[in-house]
Amino acid sequence: MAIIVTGGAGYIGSHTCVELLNAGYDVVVVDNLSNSHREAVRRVEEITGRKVAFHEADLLDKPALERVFREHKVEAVIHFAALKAVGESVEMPLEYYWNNIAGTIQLCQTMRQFGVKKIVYSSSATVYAVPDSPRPLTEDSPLGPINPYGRTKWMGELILRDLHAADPEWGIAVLRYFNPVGAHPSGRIGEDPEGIPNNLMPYITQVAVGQRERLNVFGGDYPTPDGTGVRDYIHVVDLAEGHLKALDKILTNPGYHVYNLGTGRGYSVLEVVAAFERASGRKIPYTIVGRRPGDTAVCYADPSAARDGLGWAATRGIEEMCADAWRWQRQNPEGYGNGE
Ligand SMILES: NC(=O)c1ccc[n+]([C@@H]2O[C@H](COP(=O)([O-])OP(=O)(O)OC[C@H]3O[C@@H](n4cnc5c(N)ncnc54)[C@H](O)[C@@H]3O)[C@@H](O)[C@H]2O)c1
Ligand SMILES: CC(=O)N[C@H]1[C@@H](OP(=O)(O)OP(=O)(O)OC[C@H]2O[C@@H](n3ccc(=O)[nH]c3=O)[C@H](O)[C@@H]2O)O[C@H](CO)[C@H](O)[C@@H]1O
Repeated sequence: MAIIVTGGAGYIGSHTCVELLNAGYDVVVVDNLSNSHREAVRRVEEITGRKVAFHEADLLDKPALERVFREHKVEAVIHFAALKAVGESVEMPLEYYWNNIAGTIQLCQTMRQFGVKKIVYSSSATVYAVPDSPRPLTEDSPLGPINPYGRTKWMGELILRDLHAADPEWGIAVLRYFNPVGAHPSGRIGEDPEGIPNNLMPYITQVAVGQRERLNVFGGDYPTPDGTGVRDYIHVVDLAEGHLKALDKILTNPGYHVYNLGTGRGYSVLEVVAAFERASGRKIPYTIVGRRPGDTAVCYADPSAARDGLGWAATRGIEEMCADAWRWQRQNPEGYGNGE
């Protein structure tokens, strides 16, 4: 029996494939490579010494999807495939709704057609409404994403919830990730953003490797201890392990389950810079500039539901996140390169 991983060539997907293969699952990757490289899947095979069945296919291509389900005996799906750039989603809402929502619907229709009713879905802390005061977000905190990308993630959750209500045989785990960072400790796979990174950690690693001059810190006047934004960074390997626990859960307990995946501990931008400097031995020059529109002061998880419901907790700290992000960047200054 195999697990289909949509978006398995991407950042979080590739790390999850490693953990799945190491745990003995057969893995089938479906990815259109719109934001990733075939090379990532080759490196997953290299790290694990196991083969991945790779299908370059778009979730919007129904016949292609059916071929994949026909070819493999599929037990469950882990659904990462989505477009994820907040700014781009504001510019191109139709493309985002189409890709992320129509892609999810078509995937679920095909799953139902082939009698596969187990899915782990990538959601995000971005689905939560901004709290009035800093407090850990629980799964019951009010929702209210403020950009089209976030709304696609939320709508995906609603579709899956309704699907489960209509047919309780479905086993669904919605995972709301906080801020995934870091890389596999081998340094062979990691995050490879297109162009100028939007997110903090890849920007820092590119400064460290000399590709960018200095970091702009967005806002130094937040109501936080050092005035910079606080986030719940989580090591991508911890996150990948969370997917295996979620898979165990839905394979044994059908139902609709929602879990935050975070550490429960927030770090400010300047704390991340300091941790990265310690881990890399490189200085990260920075300038404090104005706030980025749409940013909040503080965002961190209450991860107790995942601990109680999945038996999962993040174990890797900020130093390890920085050390692993740095190893990946240092060994692959151009990411996966300009190849496939
Ligand atoms: N990285 C984060 O910070 C973060 C945080 C919260 C949630 N998420 C969610 O986690 C998931 C994975 O994120 P990631 O950081 O690994 O992103 P990523 O861009 O590295 O991976 C997504 C993969 O999906 C593929 N893809 C996109 N649309 C597709 C389609 N229609 N058909 C087939 N393949 C398609 C892309 O080529 C890419 O390989 C996404 O759903 C994202 O919304 C990510
Ligand atoms: C508005 C926005 O894009 N939100 C997305 C971003 O959230 P986040 O804003 O939580 O993540 P991020 O990595 O973009 O920023 C983390 C922190 O670093 C700060 N920062 C970031 C980059 C930089 O060059 N300088 C700097 O100071 C930023 O203001 C924030 O306080 O990423 C998340 C996943 O990881 C989700 O996808 C969010 O939807």
